[in-house]
Amino acid sequence: MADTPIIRLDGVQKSFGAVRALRGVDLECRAGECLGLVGHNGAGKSTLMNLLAGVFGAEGRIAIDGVDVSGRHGVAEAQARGIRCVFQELSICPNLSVAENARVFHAGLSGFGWRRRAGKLIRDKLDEIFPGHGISAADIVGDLPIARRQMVEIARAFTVTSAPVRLVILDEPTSSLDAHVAEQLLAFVRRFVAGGGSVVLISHLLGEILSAADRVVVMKDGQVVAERPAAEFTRSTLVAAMGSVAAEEKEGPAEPARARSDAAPRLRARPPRQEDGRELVAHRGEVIGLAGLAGQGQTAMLVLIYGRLRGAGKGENGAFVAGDRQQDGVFPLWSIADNITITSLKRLRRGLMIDRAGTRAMAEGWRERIGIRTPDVNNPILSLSGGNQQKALFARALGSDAGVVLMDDPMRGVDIGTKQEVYGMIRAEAEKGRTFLWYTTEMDELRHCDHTYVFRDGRIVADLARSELTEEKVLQSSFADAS
Ligand SMILES: Nc1ncnc2c1ncn2[C@@H]1O[C@H](COP(=O)(O)OP(=O)(O)OP(=O)(O)O)[C@@H](O)[C@H]1O
Repeated sequence: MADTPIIRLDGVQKSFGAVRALRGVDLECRAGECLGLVGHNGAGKSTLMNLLAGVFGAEGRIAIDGVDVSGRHGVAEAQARGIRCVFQELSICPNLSVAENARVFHAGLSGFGWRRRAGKLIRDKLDEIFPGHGISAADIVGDLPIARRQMVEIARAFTVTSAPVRLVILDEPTSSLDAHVAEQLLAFVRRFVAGGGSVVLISHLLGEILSAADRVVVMKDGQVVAERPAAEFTRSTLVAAMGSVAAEEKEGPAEPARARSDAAPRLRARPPRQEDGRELVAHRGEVIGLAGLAGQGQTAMLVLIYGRLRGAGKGENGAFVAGDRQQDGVFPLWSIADNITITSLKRLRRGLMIDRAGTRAMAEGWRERIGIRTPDVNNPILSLSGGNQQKALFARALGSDAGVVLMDDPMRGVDIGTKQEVYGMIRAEAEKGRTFLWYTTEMDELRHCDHTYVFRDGRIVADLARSELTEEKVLQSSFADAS
């Protein structure tokens, strides 16, 4: 039947120990629609997607194409039926090439010339979704910046060999893509859906949901709390449906522009490839933005400065909030509390021992302040949802006594309510004299910066005070060499 949903869930429940991640969810995905899924960090979105993709089972009923598969739905079953998933924590193998990763996905690509065929398969899909992507099939995935890894993973999910592609679940697919590439993806999603495909799109960027989705499902604390056609939501009704505690983002500059201090800068740094005299300058109490398309040398600049601060020994000290939490962020085998307190151990030392009660108290304090959703801070860090892991990384940096905080696209996967709170904390900490260097792929976040440096091709190509900042200026210098 044409109207039968591809997949339908009835009264689905899932618990992890004491945490009830899903408390009776009904959901269906139909052919030819993009279903938007939103909700706070820890609402249960990824758990629900893992269930659709057959990664783990749950109580309740699951039907695919109208056939009840409860209790026997698994990854192989989902794949055979054309259900694919692009997970938040990327799953491509870092030590294999782009083509080899495509082959891993399609076991049927074997025999003579498989590498060439796998390479063509993934290259054609990258060309289709992300024209001008600059990725070669022979590139080793681990050498690619995170944005390109994310593009490979997305393209791979849409490649077709003998197995069909009917429903693709995208869990925060644009989190490390810049606005230009994110737009390419959303345009492709619309084409895919118009051609009869189906997409579930999870995103904390509500503009994306409203522009790409046909229908929106809002989750809160493991339940679906609203479900309507996207056209019936506005940004503010969507925020309200999510039960977000924070007010909606204001338009225009978040703060009035301040004149730059005449005092000696706290730090100066020049990108290695910079040939003109330009350099990044940061004073005490400033929030400095690093902008431009993804992967234009911004992360390298932060790493360089961080290395220099660490190498300097005494005096200035830096804390780093990693955007690529899988690779540089969380200590996966440690508890939430240990992950938060690792950079504050000096303060938590009692003689030769670490004060366990102090460690716990510090972590508990941050759990309250930043809303990390866990029943116990001694639980493993990987028991947290993606956005809550990212909050723990913020707590680690803000809770340290570092004078300079370097942030590498740090809001990846953080929900809208928490973002507002963190913006406020950054401002308050800057007022106390801390300096923030903040690389962001979200144009809106630059409004929180006193000064923005736009990067292109490893160089600073524009330097904009808050009063001069406009989206056009950032875009213009991102694409054309304005130096
Ligand atoms: N493997 C696990 N072990 C223990 N708890 C888990 C596990 N996976 C998820 N949870 C818990 O289940 C709840 C739902 O998590 P889920 O990842 O589905 O949230 P989410 O809506 O995707 O959040 P985010 O927006 O941060 O990605 C959270 O409270 C989380 O801590």
